[in-house]
Amino acid sequence: MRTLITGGTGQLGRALARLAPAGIQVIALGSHACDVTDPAAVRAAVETHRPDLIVHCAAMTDVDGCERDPRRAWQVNALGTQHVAAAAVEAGARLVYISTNYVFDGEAEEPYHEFARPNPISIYGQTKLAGEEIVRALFPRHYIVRTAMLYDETGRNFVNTMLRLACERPVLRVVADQFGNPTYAADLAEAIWRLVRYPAYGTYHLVNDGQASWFDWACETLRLAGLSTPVEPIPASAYTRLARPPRNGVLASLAAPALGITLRPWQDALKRNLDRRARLPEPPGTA
Ligand SMILES: NC(=O)C1=CN([C@@H]2O[C@H](COP(=O)(O)OP(=O)(O)OC[C@H]3O[C@@H](n4cnc5c(N)ncnc54)[C@H](OP(=O)(O)O)[C@@H]3O)[C@@H](O)[C@H]2O)C=CC1
Ligand SMILES: Cc1cn([C@H]2C[C@H](O)[C@@H](COP(=O)(O)OP(=O)(O)O[C@H]3O[C@@H](C)C(=O)[C@@H](O)[C@H]3O)O2)c(=O)[nH]c1=O
Repeated sequence: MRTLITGGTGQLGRALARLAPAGIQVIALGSHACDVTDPAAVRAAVETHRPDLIVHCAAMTDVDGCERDPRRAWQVNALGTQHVAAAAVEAGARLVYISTNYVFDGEAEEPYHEFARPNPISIYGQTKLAGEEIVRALFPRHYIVRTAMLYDETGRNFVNTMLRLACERPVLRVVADQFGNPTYAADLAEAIWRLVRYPAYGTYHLVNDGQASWFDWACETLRLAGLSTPVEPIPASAYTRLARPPRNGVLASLAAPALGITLRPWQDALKRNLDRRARLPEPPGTA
């Protein structure tokens, strides 16, 4: 099986390439090699590599940036997905589209399962939901995978921000009344590779088990990293940012366990992530 990954230079794209099962050839392309806003570039990439499967990870993931530049967000997240889905149709390739918990408004009291009604409250969430709708309309052989609070050893993510700020600030003030599922990119990548073994097309919530506020997540990160910087809980109203994340951004899954796909608790995954980065070589110039 030949798999083309858009957003191949991002956290999830890299994890998918690193963890591809034996026998699967992976072509992972970043925005320079395949800009999804350019339909000719997408078509050329698909014609050149002739994939059986496309995993569409590329997105504008700067959530506040999407509020600042909505036009760009619609171009990358919605129109870009339209180009990728059209190319998948033409090539007869199956398609995995990666979506987000930010498609929900967070007003529910319970975690959101796959059949809950989306109602995004940010430009990022709106543009990602539009991507989902395009995929559903254009192509039946799709998997829509919603995930949340993604992190990897490298890249722009909350864990790396907290580890950096813990060394720079005397105290961290972190939002304690917004919730989600911190999800390790490596665990998500393995779950996606398991999912595509089945022709069970549809929508899946794939997140590490359990839920956490940003505050819970920061405390556990610092505890596991052995950092003693105090962490103070604050309400979201005391943290200024352009986008409003859902209060309850917690995902639950009905569909994935039915295929035997479950992910470990988020605390275990975070521990694994921090252990793994301790074993990675220091990047040059950090000594
Ligand atoms: N990060 C998170 O917390 C979550 C992410 N998601 C979704 O998961 C997916 C993967 O996210 P993640 O790995 O964290 O993303 P990253 O921010 O780590 O990487 C984004 C990727 O998208 C690529 N990209 C951006 N613009 C374009 C473009 N115009 N054309 C082609 N590629 C482009 C980037 O390429 P380059 O570097 O070359 O510019 C990069 O490879 C996304 O669809 C995101 O919406 C869902 C829930 C949570
Ligand atoms: C730096 C900092 C952050 N925070 C909290 C509040 C703030 O809303 C949140 C911001 O972290 P992030 O920038 O990682 O948040 P954000 O970019 O909103 O993260 C989202 O990214 C997109 C792509 C998704 O799909 C979502 O699932 C989610 O992971 O962290 C604090 O409370 N104190 C701090 O000092």
